[in-house]
Amino acid sequence: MLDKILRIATRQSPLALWQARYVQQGLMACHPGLQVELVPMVTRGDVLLDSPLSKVGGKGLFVKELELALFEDRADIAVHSMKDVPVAFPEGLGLVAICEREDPHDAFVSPHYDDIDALPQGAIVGTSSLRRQCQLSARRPDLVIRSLRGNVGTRLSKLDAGEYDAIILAVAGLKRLELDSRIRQIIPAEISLPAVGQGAVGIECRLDDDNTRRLLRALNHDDTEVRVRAERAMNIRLEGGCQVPIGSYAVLQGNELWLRALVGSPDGREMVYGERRGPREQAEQMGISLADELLARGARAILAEVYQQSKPE
Ligand SMILES: NCc1[nH]cc(CCC(=O)O)c1CC(=O)O
Repeated sequence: MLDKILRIATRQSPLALWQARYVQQGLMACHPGLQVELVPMVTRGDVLLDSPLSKVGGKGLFVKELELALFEDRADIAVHSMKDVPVAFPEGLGLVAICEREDPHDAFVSPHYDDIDALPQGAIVGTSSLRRQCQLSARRPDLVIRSLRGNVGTRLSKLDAGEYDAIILAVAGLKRLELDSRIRQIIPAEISLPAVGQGAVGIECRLDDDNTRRLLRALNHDDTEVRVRAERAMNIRLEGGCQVPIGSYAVLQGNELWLRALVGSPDGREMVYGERRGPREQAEQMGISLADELLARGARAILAEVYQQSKPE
C-alpha cells in the first residue's frame, strides 16, 4: 500500500505550512518509503481576514475548504491547529490523530515592556480573542484592547509599526515559526488560561479510509490526546462553537488529569472558574461535568449574552 502518494490538504499561512510539513516529515519517518505531498489551498477564513471572525461565521471558515477536498478525494488528510477545529465534524470525517503538544500558553509580545503588569495605565493591547481580552481585562481593567487580525507575521508587523503597546499570541505558533525571541513573557495559566487545544496539531481524514488511519496512528501522542479530549468535551458541552470567551486547560500529573476551565464576559467583569481532578480514563466525563457546573454557576447567562452580541448583522 506504499505506492500511493498521501496528500495533505493545508492552508498556506506560514504556520499552517509548518504544521503540514511537520506531519509530512513525521509520516515519512514512521513509514519509510511512503510518499507524502502537500496540497495547499485558500480558505474562506483567509479571504475574509479583515472582518472580525466572530461575525463572519467563526473558526469553521478555516476548516471547511480543507474538508471539501477530503470529500472530493483531492486530498487524504487535513492538518489543523486543534484550537481552530470546530467541535463537530461532518458525517464521514473525523479526527484520527493528535500530535504531541507544543507549549500551550499565551505569549506576551512587546517592544517596550517585560510583562503584562509592566504595561503603563491605559496601554493598548492587540488581540481579537474574546478569551484573551476577558482575562487581560480582569487583571488590568485599565488596558485598551484593540482588534488584531491576520497571520502571526502580519500581527507582529502591526506591533512593530507602533499600532499597539503589546500583543498576545500563542507561544506555540511563535516557537514553530522560530520567533521565540519575540516572547517577553510566557503568560502563566493562572493569568490566562489557554484555549481548548492550543498548541496541539490534529489530523483529520475520511473515516472509511482504513489505510490512512493506520498510517496516522503512529503520530498520535496519547498524553496530548487525553488532555485535548478533556478540554474539547468541556467545550462541546458548553456549545462553545465559534469565537467564545472560554479557557480550558488540562495537564497530566502522573496518571491524574487536572482540568481547569473558565467562562467570562469579554470585559472581564464576570468570570466563572472551576476545576476537576481525576483519572485520565475519565477525561471526557470530567470535561462534561465541569461544563455543567460552570453553566449552572453563571456561564449559561454569560454565553447567551456573548452569542447575542456576535450575531451577524
Ligand atoms: N487563531 C489562530 C491560531 N491558531 C493556532 C495558533 C497558534 C498555534 C496553536 O495554538 O497550535 C494561532 C495563532 C495564535 O493564536 O497566536
